[in-house]
Amino acid sequence: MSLWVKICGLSTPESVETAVAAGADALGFVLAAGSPRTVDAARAASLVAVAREAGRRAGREVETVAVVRHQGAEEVERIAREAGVDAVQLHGDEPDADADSLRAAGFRVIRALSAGEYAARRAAGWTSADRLLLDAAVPGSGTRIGAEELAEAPAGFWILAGGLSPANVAEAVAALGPGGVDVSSGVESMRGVKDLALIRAFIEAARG
Ligand SMILES: O=C(O)c1ccccc1N[C@@H]1O[C@H](COP(=O)(O)O)[C@@H](O)[C@H]1O
Repeated sequence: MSLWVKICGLSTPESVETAVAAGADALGFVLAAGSPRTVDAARAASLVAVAREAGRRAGREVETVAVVRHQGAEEVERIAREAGVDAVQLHGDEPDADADSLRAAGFRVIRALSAGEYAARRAAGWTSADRLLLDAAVPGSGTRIGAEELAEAPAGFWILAGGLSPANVAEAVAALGPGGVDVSSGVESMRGVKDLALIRAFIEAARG
């Protein structure tokens, strides 16, 4: 099966068009405060419309994802509805009940955890109905997860994030065996500014 690829932190129509044309499965819009990639819900809605149209032209569905952090379930549901996304990516200390209520509200949920958080939860018998994304401790920082931090890779489909780039994604996938990858910093020319050639190169290298 083809590797699932998400390009995150998109904030311009050109970067959305490029990611879809290059074959991205999912696009992330940062609705968490304090990131150089943050967009408001209205801006995200206009980018979601661009993604839908680009997906229609490409003859496939492209998943749109609101990336949130430390926001309550009600607030997340409100902004995700306004943005019109398919999924939410919970990147903070959200309780499982928030994921449950967002799923019940009709959103697909991606649970983002650091490798350390995942190891602790796994040891305590935690399981989740949602897709799991493993990231570095500081999301969006371009820092990689080392194989030593990930003593046991999750069973089943999971998404690797954190410091991936066109230069290292193939090796990271071969080493850790995720079903999907997610990137933000590694396809930027400077923090918060996506580089269209790097987006294309990342998707090609990930699937290559
Ligand atoms: O990208 C951000 O600024 C961000 C802010 C808040 C929560 C998550 C964020 N990004 C996520 O971080 C990972 C990896 O990013 P990187 O490739 O290391 O820069 C990815 O899952 C993004 O969705």
